[in-house]
Amino acid sequence: MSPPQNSTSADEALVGTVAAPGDGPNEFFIVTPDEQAVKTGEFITYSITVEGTAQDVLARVTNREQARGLPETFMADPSIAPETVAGTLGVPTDDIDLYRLEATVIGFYDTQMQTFSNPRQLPRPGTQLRTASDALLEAVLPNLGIGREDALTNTGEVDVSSVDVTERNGLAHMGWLLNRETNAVNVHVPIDEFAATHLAILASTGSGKSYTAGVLMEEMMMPDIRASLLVFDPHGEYDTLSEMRGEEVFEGEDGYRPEVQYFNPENLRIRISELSVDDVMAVLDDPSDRMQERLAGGWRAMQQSDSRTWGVNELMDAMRDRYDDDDASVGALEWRLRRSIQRNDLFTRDANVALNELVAPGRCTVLQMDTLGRRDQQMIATVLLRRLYEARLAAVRQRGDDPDYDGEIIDFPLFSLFEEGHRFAPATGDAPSLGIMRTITSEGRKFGFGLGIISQRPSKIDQDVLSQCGTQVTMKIQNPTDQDAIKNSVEAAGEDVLRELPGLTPGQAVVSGDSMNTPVLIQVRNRHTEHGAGSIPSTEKWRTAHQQLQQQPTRSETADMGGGESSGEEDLLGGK
Ligand SMILES: Nc1ncnc2c1ncn2[C@@H]1O[C@H](COP(=O)(O)OP(=O)(O)OP(=O)(O)O)[C@@H](O)[C@H]1O
Repeated sequence: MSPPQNSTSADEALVGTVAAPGDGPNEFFIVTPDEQAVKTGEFITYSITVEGTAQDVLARVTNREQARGLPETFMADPSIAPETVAGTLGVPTDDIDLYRLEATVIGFYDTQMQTFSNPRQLPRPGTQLRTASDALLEAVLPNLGIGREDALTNTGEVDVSSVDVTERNGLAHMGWLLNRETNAVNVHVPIDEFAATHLAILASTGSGKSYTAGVLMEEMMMPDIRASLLVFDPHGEYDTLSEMRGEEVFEGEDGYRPEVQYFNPENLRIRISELSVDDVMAVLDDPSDRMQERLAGGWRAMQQSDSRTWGVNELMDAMRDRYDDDDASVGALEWRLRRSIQRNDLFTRDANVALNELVAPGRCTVLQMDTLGRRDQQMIATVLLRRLYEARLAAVRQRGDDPDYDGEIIDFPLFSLFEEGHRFAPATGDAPSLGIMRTITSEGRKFGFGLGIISQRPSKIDQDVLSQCGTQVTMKIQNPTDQDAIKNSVEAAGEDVLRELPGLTPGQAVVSGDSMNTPVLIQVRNRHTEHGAGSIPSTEKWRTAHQQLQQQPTRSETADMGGGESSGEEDLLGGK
């Protein structure tokens, strides 16, 4: 028999013994006298032999209940301790408490498959169980792709727990395993994984979504990563990210410092020729079928023209050329187009943000859209995502080599984060941005374009978009409809994980999906930069605002309507 793949280390305390098989095919019961050591969610191990090799199988404790304790009658009088009652009656209390735990088999870490393999064999009753070592958990819980070569020790043993994960590239340190001491089992998630197959951060309001997104963005802007990030921020929650430039942890040996830039509605403009006819339909007031047909004809004509700098006037001319001068639908369209496009500062004939101004490696661009209406926010997202996607497509398909190609090209992968994700990809379908978000979440992996969707209402996000988010960070969620949405769209969310969600406190999260080998409950680490979206302390603000009011002259004093030295009040009352 070969030596065990994952040798037992000193911190693997013995916790109990297998009592019997459980209800499901992967479940078993354990009896343990020690109620302190093993909590629900704890990872425990036992040894089995698979094809001649001893393997440490990991299991998760899913339930804990008392199997034996002092009789309830001993607790009938709250003023007398149950132990005193037991002592009086001569009942021994040592080791009286016995707990029955239920555990689910996760599997042993297979260095060939680089993930867990289920042995499909429950431990025999009487098998001893230990808590899994911190080092083993750090190496195998996230999907770090640790192979046999990585795990070979000096003595020729394969020991996954010997791998120092902090020396591996491309990882984001999100926090630590909640069941263990602070920093005992750090959880590092592979950035390549969630940047390729998308990310969802879901939680009720105030549970720590934007804080966690901030942690991930910090990790992505570290000197060994230097990502290109674009944040769609409808609430202006990320204005503190610029502090990254002053923090030592973000400085590279070559002088690198993350670049953080903010765009606001004054410098965010959409060139009209970048819109598709569907985008325009989405902002027009309820256009009739005939109007839509007229507009599509005019739009096609403009797109076939050489010019890319045209506005509503040129579009109207094109429609009048094609249809009668006195066509009623064209007339009605003119009014709508002038109101929704021409008079909206967002749309221009020529100004356009150059994509290379917007995105670059080592640059985090935050689009602060808090003063814009929902439709305008969606329009910006639609047009920018479409341009960025086409530019990535052009790079991957090597269109730059084609002398006839005069479009934009972006040579590096992109990651774009959406606060209020349900606003840009709503389940109702009512957003021009939904189409491009569906395209990117289903195809973006091939073109190096990842999306991160943050939302407090998972049930309001388009299910196609949500189910394509391969990595999920789920925090406290109490609303049953939102819990159902997670159950339906998050493949990795097992029952035991879903059960945890209502009880989580801010900063606690379940991380699951492609970036993990099994879902884990973590405490998200502290931010290096300030958090920019804390709640406003109302009582303090009321107090100071009231104080300021008291110090101001009274309303009657300031409301002098011009009657010499008299107060307005006196004037109104017809006084002096
Ligand atoms: N990991 C953490 N460590 C310390 N504090 C945290 C952590 N996560 C969240 N918090 C605190 O919890 C509060 C709420 O966090 P956050 O603003 O991220 O919530 P949210 O879910 O984004 O809320 P909203 O939906 O209102 O935007 C913040 O004041 C933040 O300081």
